[in-house]
Amino acid sequence: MGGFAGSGIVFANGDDWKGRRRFSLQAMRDFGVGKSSLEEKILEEIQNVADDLEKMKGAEISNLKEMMTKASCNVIHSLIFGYRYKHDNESLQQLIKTMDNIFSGPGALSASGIFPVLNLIMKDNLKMRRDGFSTLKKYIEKHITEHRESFDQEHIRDFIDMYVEAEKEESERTSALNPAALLASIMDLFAAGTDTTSTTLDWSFKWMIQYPDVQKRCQEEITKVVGSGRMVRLSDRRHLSYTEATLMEIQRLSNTAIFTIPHVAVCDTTINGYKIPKNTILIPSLISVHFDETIWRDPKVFNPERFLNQNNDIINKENLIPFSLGPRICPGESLARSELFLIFSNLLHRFEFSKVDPDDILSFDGITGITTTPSPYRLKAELR
Ligand code: HEM
Repeated sequence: MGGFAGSGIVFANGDDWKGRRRFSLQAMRDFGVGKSSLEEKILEEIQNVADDLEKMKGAEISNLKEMMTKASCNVIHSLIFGYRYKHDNESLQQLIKTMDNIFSGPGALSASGIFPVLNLIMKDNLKMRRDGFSTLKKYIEKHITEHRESFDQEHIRDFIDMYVEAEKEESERTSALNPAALLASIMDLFAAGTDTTSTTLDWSFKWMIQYPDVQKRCQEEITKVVGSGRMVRLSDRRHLSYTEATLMEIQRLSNTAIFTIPHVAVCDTTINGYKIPKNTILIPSLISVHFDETIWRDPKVFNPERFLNQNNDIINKENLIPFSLGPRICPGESLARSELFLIFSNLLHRFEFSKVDPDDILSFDGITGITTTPSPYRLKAELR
């Protein structure tokens, strides 16, 4: 999710939105989304997370989310800014703290976002989020200035260079691509691409320690398909149906994004018999689809097999919509799904995750800010 600087992608409409969204999707493709170069970047991050986990030597871990955010932040950081950070780098820690300040607390999608008057009684969260935005803005501005100074048309390094180049081309010089939109689009992509992915991963391992049998079945499948001598690759995905179904079930039940970003009706219409006048703000509820008893049998039960048929083929895909639907569907879906699959399967391949104390009781009620995160929990990771 994003929608932060006003004139980027998330809160833009019409031609401006179209232009920036098209540009961003193209730029993400050019810089590796769907290509092996991106896979290599993600695998490098996994290696670093695995090193962090290994250093814990089976001791209690209570900051798994932070480890995951380092990985997801670095992937999007290298697409946009052209480089990654070592996991113990001070600037990376600061960046993650900033993102956390933006995303924790009641968000743009919760009651106070829709009824801003509630912000008056939630001043601390609002201040934290504003400070977070202003820090992130300064960070991005610094990089844009440096990119403009060292820009070389013959050597396009990343998203920012691509945008600067597009701005220069007469034919592209529209209100869609301009300096303010560059800043806002980067804010959107960066913010939307980091926390959503790491929160989903945080949920994933919570579900795995709650359901060790499911974890074991994923591990057996991965070992059978991949062996023990190499990492899991995207090309293995179609042979890892049970692992894929497990990730789908995790997304169905976790609902990292409970709602979509607010949409506006572009004309008078009718939905399920309700008249919706033009310009009405609509906020579709994704969680209501994922818990709909007319679609899912026992919707509250964790059961990856609901996504598999007898031949072990994936089914029921169309009813799972964690990235929303339609023209404003999440443009980061492909990137996010690659990250989720590679990080989840490779970490399960290498480690056994479990509760610190078998008597630990875990709650699966989420805490809703802009995204919905799992309540704090602890786990341990031991080499398999
Ligand atoms: C598990 C990870 C993710 C989830 C669950 C997720 C979910 C969503 C959802 C539900 C929306 C709202 C769609 C709507 O309003 O109908 C959205 C929008 C958006 N997402 Fe994601 N997202 C994820 C990862 C990413 C990544 C990795 C990126 C960037 C590379 C990204 C960039 C965006 C942007 C820019 C929008 C606004 C699109 C627009 O308004 O046209 N997201 N996302």
